[in-house]
Amino acid sequence: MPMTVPSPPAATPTTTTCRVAVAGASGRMGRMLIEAIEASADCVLVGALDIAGSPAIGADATAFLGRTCGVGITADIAAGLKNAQVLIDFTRPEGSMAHLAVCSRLGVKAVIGTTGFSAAQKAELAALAERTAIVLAPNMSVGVNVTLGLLQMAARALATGYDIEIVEAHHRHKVDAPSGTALKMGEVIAQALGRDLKDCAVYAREGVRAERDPSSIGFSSIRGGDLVGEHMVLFAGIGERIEITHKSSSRSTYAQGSLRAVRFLAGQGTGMFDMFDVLGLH
Ligand SMILES: NC(=O)C1=CN([C@@H]2O[C@H](COP(=O)(O)OP(=O)(O)OC[C@H]3O[C@@H](n4cnc5c(N)ncnc54)[C@H](OP(=O)(O)O)[C@@H]3O)[C@@H](O)[C@H]2O)C=CC1
Ligand SMILES: O=C(O)C1=N[C@H](C(=O)O)C[C@H](O)C1
Repeated sequence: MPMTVPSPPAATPTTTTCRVAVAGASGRMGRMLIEAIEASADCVLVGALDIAGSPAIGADATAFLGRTCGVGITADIAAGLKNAQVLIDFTRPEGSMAHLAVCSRLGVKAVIGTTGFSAAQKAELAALAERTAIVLAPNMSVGVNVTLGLLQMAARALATGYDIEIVEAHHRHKVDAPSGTALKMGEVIAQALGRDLKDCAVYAREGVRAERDPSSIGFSSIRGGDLVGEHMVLFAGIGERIEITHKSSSRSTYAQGSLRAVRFLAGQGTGMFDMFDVLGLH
């Protein structure tokens, strides 16, 4: 009987470690991201940035977890990025712009979750993406990005006879309104309908004495308590209405989505990408 030669043991898969820096390290998302990086098998925290004057400057980046990782929080952007391959930035538009200018100079890739960019700032980011690879998305959760796909389909199917309103609710500390996600939802819907959101968005109705323009897309923002983030898109017709809703109950979905974006960037040289690219949803 022929002997069966046992095949050699499969090579242990080598996990390449990605060296990550986090901007806004002491913020709500910054802390969530640091915790997710610490728990991941393939990412390591090598830098932590915060704004000059923040009480967090000088502290260990994992002090809030009761641990010490040896990475101090700094306001010196170049120092914070020195050992990093990718920066994850959830700060404010002016902060992200300053961080990205240094990233593009040093060849550090970036995942940007910050919302509230002006059109000029977005154009500037697109120019910086010619020198490094950037994932920019107002919402990193898988669920929201799948919801964007559902909205695209609903908008095409309900193109006439349905009034479209986007309602979002967030915690009391949020500074931008409407949320970046609500605006992205509006853009996706407007595009599916062959409209330009700039021409059909209605952000306020106080003092308006006229019936609803059927081609408009309305936005409403609620702020209160510790609401993580909720988005509801209403397609209101005669005799029926459709509501497509996404509710976040934890920021961990944003952090896990950001780490997927970090892994995606490992295979990119330069260019501007979004979560549809990361998740293969195009
Ligand atoms: N894309 C996504 O999936 C998500 C996006 N976001 C967006 O991320 C951003 C941050 O949200 P959140 O973590 O809740 O906010 P926080 O206010 O909790 O955190 C922001 C952090 O950035 C720092 N910061 C503020 N201004 C600057 C600046 N000019 N330069 C550098 N750092 C600065 C803050 O420091 P200090 O506290 O000292 O001011 C803080 O550490 C917002 O734009 C939010 O809309 C949030 C969740 C998910
Ligand atoms: O500020 C937040 O909290 C959030 N901001 C993002 C947005 O503006 O859409 C994403 C999420 O809704 C939470």
